[in-house]
Formats: sequence, structure tokens, C-alpha cells
Amino acid sequence: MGEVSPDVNGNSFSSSGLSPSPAEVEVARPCVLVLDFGSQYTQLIARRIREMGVYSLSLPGDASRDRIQGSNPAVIILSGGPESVETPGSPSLFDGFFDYTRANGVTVLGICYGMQLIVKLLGGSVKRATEQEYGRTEMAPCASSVLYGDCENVAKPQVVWMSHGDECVRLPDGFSVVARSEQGTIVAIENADARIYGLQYHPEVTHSERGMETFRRFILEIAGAKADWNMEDVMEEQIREVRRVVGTEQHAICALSGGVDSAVAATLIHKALGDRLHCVFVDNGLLRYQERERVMATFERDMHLPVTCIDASEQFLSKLKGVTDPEKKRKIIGGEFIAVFETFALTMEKTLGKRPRFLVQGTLYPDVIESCPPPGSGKKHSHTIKSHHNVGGLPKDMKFKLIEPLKWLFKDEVRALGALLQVPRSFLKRHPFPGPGLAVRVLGDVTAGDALQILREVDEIFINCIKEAGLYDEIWQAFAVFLPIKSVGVQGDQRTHSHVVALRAITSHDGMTADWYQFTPQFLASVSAKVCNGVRGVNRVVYDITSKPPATVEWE
Ligand SMILES: Nc1ncnc2c1ncn2[C@@H]1O[C@H](COP(=O)(O)OP(=O)(O)OP(=O)(O)O)[C@@H](O)[C@H]1O
Ligand SMILES: O=c1[nH]c(=O)c2[nH+]cn([C@@H]3O[C@H](COP(=O)(O)O)[C@@H](O)[C@H]3O)c2[nH]1
Ligand SMILES: NC(=O)CC[C@H](N)C(=O)O
Ligand SMILES: [Mg+2]
Repeated sequence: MGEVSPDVNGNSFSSSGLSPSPAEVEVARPCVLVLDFGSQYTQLIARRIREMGVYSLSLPGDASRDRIQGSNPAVIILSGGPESVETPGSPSLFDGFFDYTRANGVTVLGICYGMQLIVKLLGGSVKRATEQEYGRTEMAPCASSVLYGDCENVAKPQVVWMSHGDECVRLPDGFSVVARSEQGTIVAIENADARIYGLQYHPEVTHSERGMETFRRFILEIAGAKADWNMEDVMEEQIREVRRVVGTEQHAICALSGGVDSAVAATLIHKALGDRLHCVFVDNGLLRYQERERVMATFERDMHLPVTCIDASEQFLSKLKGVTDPEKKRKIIGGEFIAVFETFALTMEKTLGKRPRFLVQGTLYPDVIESCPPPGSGKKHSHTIKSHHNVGGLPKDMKFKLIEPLKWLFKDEVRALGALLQVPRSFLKRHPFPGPGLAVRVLGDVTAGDALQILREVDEIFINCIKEAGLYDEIWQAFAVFLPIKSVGVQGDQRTHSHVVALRAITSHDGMTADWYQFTPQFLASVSAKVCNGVRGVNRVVYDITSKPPATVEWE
């Protein structure tokens, strides 16, 4: 474990040992192997397995027989993916895959695309569905299966999370249907003799209410995997790894944002490097109401980390002037962040006598997944959903080597690691705030009119109302969005033609799937009144009632 491998930008980083690079896969220890067909959830599957204390790796879906065999899988999970199995050239398994699994007693589970692939390859049929299913769907087991605890849950409905447009319409010989959705779609299949199972929905996402129960039964009972892997080793492993990569002389800069991830990353790296770590917080002009003052005060008071604050707001905003394309905005912001860090490194060189060569970022796995396929994750079939500023938004020629100790972790794992590292609770409880900040919440040109100012005021009112109602901790993330449209209103008997703002609040565990938060109508009414009364230029407030999928959390 712990090879230095090139990251998405061609720089070096220390891989965490949680999701090894291909070079690290030559391990004889039996594992649960996730074969990746480009799902947004591949690492989530691997992570769910880690939560069960079971060792897990991932490889590309079309990996060769030798590569798969070399990783010694006791169980193979075929992930979902954006392609259709009916499209010529769509990713598939090596020839003779099922002969191999049968001969070696490997248990197989296909999820979504993975299930469709099983059905197609073994002689059943998959078609474009008349009704696509995205997000919340109700289904019920229709036959006794260990997946659902034998007879116990037959005919009992459960809410599951779907994301598919194709469906299995005829099963291969030896397979039976064990669950259907409320509209009759086949959502679970099995061939217990051949040890092959399939789920059309995503048991790995927390919004599938009993998904983990089913997933657990599959891994532990049906496949009989061993639970002998310990997540607490991660911290020690990372500290050792960072020391190895940075050595005893070099210095590192840590980009601190006031958010959970960078606070945890900084604490971890501080343990490894001590005062060779130099933290920097950037005011990019896209921060929330009084964010800079609040964050700097918290760093000093609670974290006792020396942090330099750099005001680069004019630099960011001038580059963003007139830019409306969301991906362009993200790339500009990623580039400007690095430009600021490089200038800071030069300043540090004057006092230290050497330039810090490493940049620590609190990048998480969801940032990476949605930005681009990371090497070593086995992902090469995924679509880019958005380029997170700290991953897909970075310039190719940057001079730092990246250290991203949380790169294979999800938010809730980071919070758990933070608690282990005694990061103050005030940090761990904060809602996530994206690096590109309000730029992805002002749709269109960020610098147009007083959009940023209006958004800051609306956001502050909304968050304060949530805090006053005691709801902050049960909501995963809440914010306002500035829409580049105006609507007609009547205020004080006068006709107004003013801005519309949207409010969004979600529940989630890891940012990968989310549901909208169900406020009471009274709460929404009071926020709406406060916003229209208190913020000049706004005469209409709407509430976003879309889950992820089909929407993402941020609007851009
Ligand atoms: N204003 C900023 N100044 C310096 N670094 C930043 C800033 N905003 C973001 N970053 C860097 O980008 C990384 C990714 O941002 P992201 O918002 O995902 O994480 P976070 O801010 O640490 O945590 P959270 O997701 O809880 O807000 C951060 O961990 C940090 O390293
Ligand atoms: O560091 C970040 N850099 C980014 O560029 C970025 N874009 C989105 N987010 C946050 O990630 C989570 C998932 O958001 P999306 O569903 O909008 O992709 C949510 O918590 C988002 O706020 C970002 N974080
Ligand atoms: N999430 C998935 O795996 C989707 C599989 C396939 N692309 C479909 O739409 O049915
Ligand atoms: Mg943040």
C-alpha cells in the first residue's frame, strides 16, 4: 500500500490505501472486488463494504481475467454505469467471466447496469424502459430470498433509490424475479445455484431505506465474506504516508476553507509535519455573508493553527466577469486558487529559505468522482458531472505536488476521522460549502449587478431561520440560489420587476445522493416573508423540491 501514483493532474499524491492503484492490487488477501462500469457510486459501494469491516478493491469493468484473478476476489460486484448494455461497444466483462466465477465459487452481484449486463450476457433481454425511474421509487420483494431475509419481507414495500432508463424484461434460464417496483419493473433477481444476484436499484445509497440491510445480507450471509478490516488504521497509515512522501526537510501549504474537509486534512497533516505546514485561507470574493471574519476568528479560537488570510477577491471577480458557462467558471476558479497558492509559496520562500513544494487540499471522493475518473479507482467509463474546483478545475502546469489525504473518503467518514483527531465539533458540524462558493449559486454572470450582495443577504436570512428553528444539524446542507430572471410583483401597491431567489435544503450522508428537506409550510412562509421584506431587489422566493438524482446539490 501507499505507492506514490500520478493523480488526475499528473502530480504526485499519496494514495490512501483505501482504494489502491492498479499496481497495488497484486494482493492475495481475499477481497470484494467492485468492477466499475462508470457509476457515480462505485467508490460508495467499496466504502459500504469497508463499513462492514470487509476488505474491498475496485478495477475497471473490462479488466482482463488475469487482473481480476490476481486480486483474488471472493465476491465480485458489477457497478452501474451511464451506458446502455444494448449500445454496441458499451463496456462489458472479459469473455468467459461467468465460467470463471462458477469455477472459482465467486459470488456475483450486479447493480443497475451490472444487473442488466448479467441478464444480457446470459441470454435474457434488456430494453429501453417506457417509464424511466430516477430517485425515490417504491418496490416490494415478491418471492422468498436471502437478500430480503427469506420470507420475512415478502410483499412489504420499501423505498429504494433508482437511476435508470433501461430495464430487464426477460431473465436468463435459472434466474427468478425476487422483487418488483410499484410499476412492475424487475428490481431484484437471483440464481442461487450459480451464485449470481442482481439489483436494479442502488442498495449502497442511504436513500434506499433498507438497502444496507440487503447489501449486508449479500456480502456477509450469501457471499460469506470475512469482516476483518479496520477503518481506524487509516489515520496512522496516512500520517506515515505523508511523512514518507514529504520527507524530513520539505514544507507544505494547506488550503484551509473553514469547511470540514480542510480542517480535518490540516489537523492530520499537522500531526505529520508540525510547523512545516503553513495554512492559507483565500477570500475569493465568492464567500458568504461575513464568512471571512467568522472563519478567521474560528481558526484562531478553536484550532490554534496559524493561518494566513489572502484577499484575492478582485483577482477572482475580474476573471469571472461576463462568464456564464458553469464549467468555465469552475475552471477559472480552480486556476485562480492555484495562482494565489503559488504566489503565497514564493512569499514563504523569502522567510523559510525554501519554497513549499506540497499543497494539501481537503479533496473528498465525491469531488473526484463527479469531476473525472481518478487513476487507480478503476474508473474510466464515467461521465464528468461537474469539475470541482479542486480537482477538474486545476491547471495542468501547476508547480505543487498535491497531498490529498481524504481523497478516497466520504464526508461522513471524514467527520468520523475528524472526531478521532479531536477536530472541534464546531467544524465537524458545519454544512459543506463548495470551493467555488457563490459562483455556483449565482446562475450566469457572477458579477452582474448586485447578485452577490442579494444572495449573501438571502442566504444569511435563510440559515439564521434554520438555526433559530433548531434544524441546522438535521439538514445536511442549506443555501440560497440567485436566478438570473426577474418576475413581476406588487409591493406597497407598486408594481415591481425584481429577482427570484431559490432556497435549497437537503438531507444526505455523503453528498452523492440527496433528498429535499421537508420544512413545514409555516417555516417556508416565514422565510419567504423575511426575504421579500428584508432584501431589496427580491420579490419572489421558490423552494427547490428536487432530489439528487436527477438534480445535483448545487445548481451549477
Ligand atoms: N476559500 C478557500 N481558501 C483556501 N482553500 C480553499 C477555499 N475553498 C476551498 N478550498 C480548498 O478546496 C478544498 C475543497 O473544498 P470543499 O468545500 O470541498 O472542502 P472544505 O471546504 O474543506 O469542506 P466542506 O465541504 O465541508 O466545505 C478545501 O478542502 C480546501 O483545501
Ligand atoms: O469543494 C468543492 N468544490 C466544488 O467545486 C464543488 N461543487 C459542489 N461541491 C459540493 O459537493 C457536494 C455535492 O454537490 P453536487 O451535487 O452539486 O455535485 C455538495 O456538498 C456541494 O456543495 C463542491 N465542493
Ligand atoms: N445507473 C445505471 O447503472 C444506469 C444503467 C443504464 N444506463 C440505464 O439507464 O438503465
Ligand atoms: Mg468548502
